[in-house]
Amino acid sequence: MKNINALQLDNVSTFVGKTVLVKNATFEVKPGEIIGLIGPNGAGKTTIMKTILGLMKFKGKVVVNGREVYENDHQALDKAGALIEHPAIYPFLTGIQNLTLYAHDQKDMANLISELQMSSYINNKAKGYSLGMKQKLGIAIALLNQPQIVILDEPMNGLDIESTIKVRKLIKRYSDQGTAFLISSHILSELQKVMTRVVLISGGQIILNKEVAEFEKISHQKYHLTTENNKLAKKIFAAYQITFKAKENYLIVSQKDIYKIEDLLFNEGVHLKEILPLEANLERIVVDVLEKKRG
Ligand SMILES: Nc1ncnc2c1ncn2[C@@H]1O[C@H](COP(=O)(O)OP(=O)(O)OP(=O)(O)O)[C@@H](O)[C@H]1O
Repeated sequence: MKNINALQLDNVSTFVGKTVLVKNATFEVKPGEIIGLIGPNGAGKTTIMKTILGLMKFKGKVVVNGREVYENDHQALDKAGALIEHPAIYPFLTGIQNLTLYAHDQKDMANLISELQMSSYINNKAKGYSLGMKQKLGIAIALLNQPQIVILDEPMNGLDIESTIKVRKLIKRYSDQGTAFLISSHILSELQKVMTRVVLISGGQIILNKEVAEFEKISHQKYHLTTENNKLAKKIFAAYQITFKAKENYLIVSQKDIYKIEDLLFNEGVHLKEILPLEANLERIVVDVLEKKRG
């Protein structure tokens, strides 16, 4: 079983009537991989997830754990867990009753309640839950029964920092045991700490699919630089034809020039106060990738 992909999409296109929402999506998820499906609002993230779960009309092939998914045959999804849009929670049942509807194993369920710190409200009716509480219950349902693949649509929505960290840890632990994850977000930095691969989607098309280490090379192209004498630094950069953008109290430079800059400033006696990669900005990366594609 180890060599079988947890998920495989071959040339998948999704339709509503004649409108194409996802075009020719092809990618795979191996056991233990955590894929960040990243893209702006309306890019098609939820649509891809619904397609994988056999909830949309599609062309092409979706294979989960070696078995094909069809719009009207979901058997391949036996060992799949999912949280899509609004968690499927019955408001007039308590949290624990909701979990019990799906749980095969009491111990597994108790562990999830404890790890997600839901004990204090798990016996209350779900209709009184906050957004974050519902979200955690939805995540717990998706993680029940040791799934081989878990699909989470914007799982961090409504979670406070402590819960976000807990969920990240849980995802990491499950993936260490071989569970594969496909997790969507429109905030790149939210998944940066946990994902192993990035799939960028824009306008219904997959525009990039890279290991995180490779992706970070693209996303950290620019650096934020502060020196003790920015005025002099600017003069030095101009003299040595180093491209930079001057802001009020700092300069922006390219990653490729970093070593040269450090040497030059050292030789000229200008002390560096700070040098930081600019935060990866999803919009900028998407624009960069699209521009490179167009040549
Ligand atoms: N049932 C539908 N009928 C027609 N268009 C739809 C339908 N569902 C989604 N769309 C359209 O498909 C596109 C992709 O929507 P989708 O919900 O997959 O995006 P998303 O990447 O999940 O966005 P968000 O980050 O806002 O959740 C959008 O333009 C949306 O308006």
